[in-house]
Parts: sequence; C-alpha cells; structure tokens
Amino acid sequence: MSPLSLEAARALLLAGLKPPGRVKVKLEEAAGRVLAAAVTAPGPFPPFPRSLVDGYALGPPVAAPGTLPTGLAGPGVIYRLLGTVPAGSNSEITLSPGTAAAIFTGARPPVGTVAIIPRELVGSRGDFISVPGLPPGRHLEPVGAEVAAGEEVLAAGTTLGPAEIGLLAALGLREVLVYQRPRVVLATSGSELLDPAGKAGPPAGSQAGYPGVNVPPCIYNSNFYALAAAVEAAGGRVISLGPLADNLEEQVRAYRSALEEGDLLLTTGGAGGSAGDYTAAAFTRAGGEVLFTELNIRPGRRIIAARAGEKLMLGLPGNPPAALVACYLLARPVIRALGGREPAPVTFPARLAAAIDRPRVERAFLWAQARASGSGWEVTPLPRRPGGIRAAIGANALIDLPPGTAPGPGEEVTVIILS
Ligand SMILES: Nc1nc2c(c(=O)[nH]1)N[C@H]1C(S)=C(S)[C@@H](COP(=O)(O)OP(=O)(O)OC[C@H]3O[C@@H](n4cnc5c(N)ncnc54)[C@H](O)[C@@H]3O)O[C@H]1N2
Ligand code: MOO
Repeated sequence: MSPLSLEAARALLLAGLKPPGRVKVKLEEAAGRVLAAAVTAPGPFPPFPRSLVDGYALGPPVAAPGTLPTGLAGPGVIYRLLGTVPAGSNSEITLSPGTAAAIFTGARPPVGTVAIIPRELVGSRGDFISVPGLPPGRHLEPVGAEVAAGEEVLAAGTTLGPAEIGLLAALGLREVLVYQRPRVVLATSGSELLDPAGKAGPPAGSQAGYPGVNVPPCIYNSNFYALAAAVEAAGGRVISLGPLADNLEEQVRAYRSALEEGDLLLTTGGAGGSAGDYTAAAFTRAGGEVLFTELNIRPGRRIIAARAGEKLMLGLPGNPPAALVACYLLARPVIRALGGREPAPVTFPARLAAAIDRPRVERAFLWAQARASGSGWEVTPLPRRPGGIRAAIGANALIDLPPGTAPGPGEEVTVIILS
C-alpha cells in the first residue's frame, strides 16, 4: 500500500460510519452534549406580559388632571397610586383612568395597564405620581415576545452550553434528546509499558550500571492518559483495555472483545512495519479489513486503519507526540462524527511570527501557539525539544506545513486549532 493523503484517509474513515444513537438526559447532565433533535418551545416566553423595569404601571391618562398636590412639580400627568405589584404576585389591582401602581421588574402588570414608566423618570409624593407624558410601551414585554409557542428554538446538532441549557430551562423542559457518546475502546501495546497508577514502578533515576540491575527498562504508559483525555474532549467515552504486551495472540483476543464493546477501537504502539509490530496483523486477525497502513505526513506516518462491519479500528503510532498528532488529525474527527458533531478540524490562515526552522521532506504538522492579532491570526511554532514528551506543551494549534517549504516571518500558513 502506498502512503495515503490525510484527507483521503479521513474520508475513508468517515464514509459509512454508523449513525449515532440517541438518549434522553436530564438538563443538569446535558452540558457539552449534542442535540439529537430540534427543540420546539412548548409554550411562549415570557409566559405572561411583564414589566422590564422597576417603576409604575399606568392606567389610561385623564384629560384634566385637576389640582396638583403640593410638592409635585409639573408639567406632568398626575396618577393616584392604588398599591404595589411585586414579581410573582397575582395582584387583584385594576387600573382605571388616572390611577397607577408601583411595579417591580418581572412582575405582571395589573389589568388596565396602558404603559410602564421607570421609577427614575417619575416624581412622587404620598399616593400621587407625576409622569412627564405617556412613555411608549417599550418597558412592557408582551407574552411570547422572545419565543412563540411552537417555535423551533434550537436546531438538531447544536452543542449544549450554558446559554442553550438556560433557554431549555426557561421553557420548562426537564430533559433533552442528545446523541449518545461514542464508546471508544482504548488499548496501548508495548511490553515496556507500566501503568503510573500501578504499584510497581521503575527506579526514579538512571539505570547506570544496568548489567547488574534487576529492573526491566520500563516506561510509564503516558499515551493511555493523554489519549483518554483527547477522547473525552472529543465527546467520547473511554473503555480501557489496559496495556497489552507485544504478543499477537493477546492483542487479537483483546481487539475481538473491543469490537463487541465499543464503537471505535483506538490503539497506540506496534504500528511500525517491523517484525515486532503487531497492530496490522492483530486488526486483520480480529476481523478487520485493513483500509490503510501509512499516510504521507510526519509525524503520524504509521497509522493503521481497519473496518470490521460498522466498527472502525485505528492504530496510532507509539511515539507519544506522534500518537497525539494522529489522534487530533484522524481519531478526533471520527469520534466527533460518531457523536453527531461536525468532524472536520477547524483550520484558518495565520501569519508566522517566527520562521519555520527547515523544510521537511513530507507534509508535516508542527506544534504551535496561535493567537488573534490586530490584522488576523498569528502563529508561533513551538521550540523543538529533544524527543517529544514535552513537544506539545503549550500548543493550541498545529501548523500544516507543505513538503519542501520553510516559510519565514510574516508569511501565511494553514493552522489547525486544537481546542
Ligand atoms: N527503522 C525505523 N524505525 C522506526 C521508524 C522508521 O521509520 N524506521 N519510525 C519511528 C517512528 S517515527 C515511530 S512513530 C515509531 C512507530 O512505531 P510504533 O507505533 O510501532 O511505536 P512503538 O515502537 O510501539 O513505540 C515507539 C516509542 O514510543 C514509546 N511508546 C509506545 N507506546 C507508548 C505508550 N503507551 N506510552 C508512552 N510511550 C509509548 C515506545 O516505548 C517507544 O519508545 O517507530 C519508530 N521507529
Ligand atoms: O512515523 Mo512517526 O508516527 O512519524 O512519529
């Protein structure tokens, strides 16, 4: 198989994905979930006419106000106050011509109200107020002014954030139909892997003089924790298969059970083409039909994908920063699509704040920091560190660098936003 482009690989993975399931969740559990059906308002909002200010509800004015009570400055229309209407009260006041009632923000105006005027525009003395002309009705919000009964307020596919959840609650909805979170079975392979949560660990320092040291050269299974976080951030639910040894039989058994338990099998390690790399063979033996084994990108050249019926198997490289890049570029779009979200990564053009150090032979993805600047987006490639365990620290973007290019400061590059 010759290396595939990233776009072709993504299209292959996204084609024929099984449609996401739906589930009803309570409003308090709905943050971050994706609406599986449009929401229509069961009733109007506001459900009753209400005052938008603290002030006075006014009845019809009377033509000749009569004598001004002493102390009330004119010119103004005089009203006699009948009482006060607090928010939430079922007031029995009825305003006849020349009468008014004090009213609070959010209260229902009494019967007979023709206008509401803010407190600060009114002169008052005892039971009388003086109003400088009848104000327009903008302080009185009619029933359904914001939402009409039966109106579609949220479209299917909307991600529910605080504002959306507040709107649903305002309409009296208690639960909401959302897409199920895709179940992502996460497996890491490598006989050198140790669980940081486990009891036994390698010595903290060096293994200098190791011929005599009876401790195997193990490293902590960092990919599991990094990828689990990425899966959750993409809206998936992690099912752990635990670290697997470099053993074909063990991996085949594990991956068969993964296909039953999850919507997507995600692995790292063993993706190379050497004798000790079992991912492709294990995917095939577990029932998968291999879609591709190599992409023309760096890092992440070795990514193995297979399809087993409606389920996908995605084998990312073991190298931690390569696993993370591959996860952002391929696994995240699949997980998002399985959860009813827009799969395509968000990309935009940005001006380089610093030069790219050197051209790469293949299309490369470089960890970077993007920020809005006066005239658009600006991006700085992160300094290269030895190895890669710290490569992505501080990154919020990847620069998509075409092969053979090394643009300088001020030149435009394409950036993929990560969060
Ligand atoms: N002769 C060649 N060797 C390698 C090449 C190459 O082109 N020619 N490419 C290198 C690159 S780049 C990568 S990426 C890896 C891909 O191979 P694997 O997917 O089989 O990766 P592993 O060999 O399993 O591991 C590589 C590296 O990462 C560490 N690792 C693995 N899993 C984890 C984990 N869960 N948590 C933390 N670290 C992990 C592992 O110990 C190795 O150090 O192949 C290169 N070799
Ligand atoms: O093949 Mo590796 O995935 O480039 O880092």
